[in-house]
Amino acid sequence: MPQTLFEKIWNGHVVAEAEGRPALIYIDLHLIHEVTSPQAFSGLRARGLKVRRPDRTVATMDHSTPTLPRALAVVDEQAEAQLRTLEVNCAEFGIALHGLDSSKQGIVHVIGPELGVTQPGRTIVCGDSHTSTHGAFGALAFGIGTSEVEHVLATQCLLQRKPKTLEVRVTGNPGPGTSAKDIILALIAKIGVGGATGHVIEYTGDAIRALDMEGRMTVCNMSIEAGARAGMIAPDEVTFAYLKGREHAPSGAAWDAAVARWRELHTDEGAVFDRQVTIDASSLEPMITYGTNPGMGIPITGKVPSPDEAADATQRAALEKALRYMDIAPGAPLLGKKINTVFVGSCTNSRLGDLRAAAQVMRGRHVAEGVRALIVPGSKAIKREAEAEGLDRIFTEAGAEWREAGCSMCIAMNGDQLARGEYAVSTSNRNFEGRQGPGSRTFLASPLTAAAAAVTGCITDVRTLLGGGAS
Ligand SMILES: CC(C)[C@H](C(=O)O)[C@@H](O)C(=O)O
Ligand code: SF4
Repeated sequence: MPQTLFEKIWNGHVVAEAEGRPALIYIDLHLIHEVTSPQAFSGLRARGLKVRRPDRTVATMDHSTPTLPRALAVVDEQAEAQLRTLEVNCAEFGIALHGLDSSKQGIVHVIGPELGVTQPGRTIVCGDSHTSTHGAFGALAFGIGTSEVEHVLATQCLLQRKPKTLEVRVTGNPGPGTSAKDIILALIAKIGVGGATGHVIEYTGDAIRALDMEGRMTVCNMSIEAGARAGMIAPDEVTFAYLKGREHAPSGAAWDAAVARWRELHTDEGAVFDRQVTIDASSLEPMITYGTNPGMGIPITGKVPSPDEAADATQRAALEKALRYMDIAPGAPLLGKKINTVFVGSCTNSRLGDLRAAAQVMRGRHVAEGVRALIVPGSKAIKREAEAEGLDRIFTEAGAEWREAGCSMCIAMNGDQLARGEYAVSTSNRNFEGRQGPGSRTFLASPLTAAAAAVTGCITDVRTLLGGGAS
């Protein structure tokens, strides 16, 4: 019987299954960070348990890590305690840790692929909602809660209800200034933040095939913001080329055997999804959000919706509340709106291609008067690569801050945050109330759009700065 990509991976990992009960599935890779692991390790210790497969568990420090030079103190006692606790736990339980001093440290969803531990066909979990990022490699990857982290540490298995499947088919060529981030923001604006609840999304179509691995990761990363359990993309030559030669990727004959297996990881002709959505990428513009959830997005030249047009009373109330928080007038365009800060970073958009995109706009220009721009690479490796090609110089000469790797201003638990009432254009994935600091206001957008705001000081259509057009 023809199967979807999801079904192939799911079926290959079910350890036990009983009618009406969640299935027990095997986990190939467990990623750990400092925020959601402490209680899980305490639980193990209290019960006298060991980690079942330390060799399939990889830890990093990212959320609470300062992005100023490492000599500086960690932001507060809680952050300090989280980092120390992770160190102690990894040492005691025999888990590889990429701590602040490691040359491989970075955001968990950035380093998994970089190290080559993120591989097609694997089941991957992490106590973190954006674990969906790893689905870009044709893995089944999703976030879990802290009690589940403990369960996976102890057993390498997880109880899961089988999700439904949703195909998101993206066709056509996106226009100039329009990137993977705009595709995913447009999808969430279309189906809403609950639009994919209970489903695993498989992204298909020529516009997805045309993306490089970084773009695919950006798309899969935000699947969770549409409510999806996971997002995935069938692996292809682009995937294999990215993985080849990575530290933990197979090599020699094992590589050839792996690629042969990975080539089977696609949705079969005739396999049926529970639902389907299509998007025409050629009709998209650069996107930006105006509200307080990632589904409140519009094309950059569009107008903020008016509560009068809301479909029902609930939506109307939500929109009114969001616009009040953002202090934005209904029905008005966002173009020209003054901003205070620009953040290029996060597990959505902190990879080399994202930094190159921002640099393309900032090269030879200067950050606008009174604006603060933070450029934060997703990992130490990306930082080195960016510096090797001079991107750091472009940013610092433009007056932007070039920081150490970490989650940074995506989540405001490491010292990087907005002041109350400030506006940021941010390449991260969440614009919730207070996400970038108490009272902070976030506009989500692509690295190109963020860089355009940095140099103009206001929300700007990056296409007006690109001249001959850009990717
Ligand atoms: C801290 C962590 C649990 C959280 C998540 O699960 O996503 C964070 O990464 C986020 O982006 O909000
Ligand atoms: S960069 Fe942001 S979204 Fe990603 S893991 Fe860190 S806090 Fe979560």
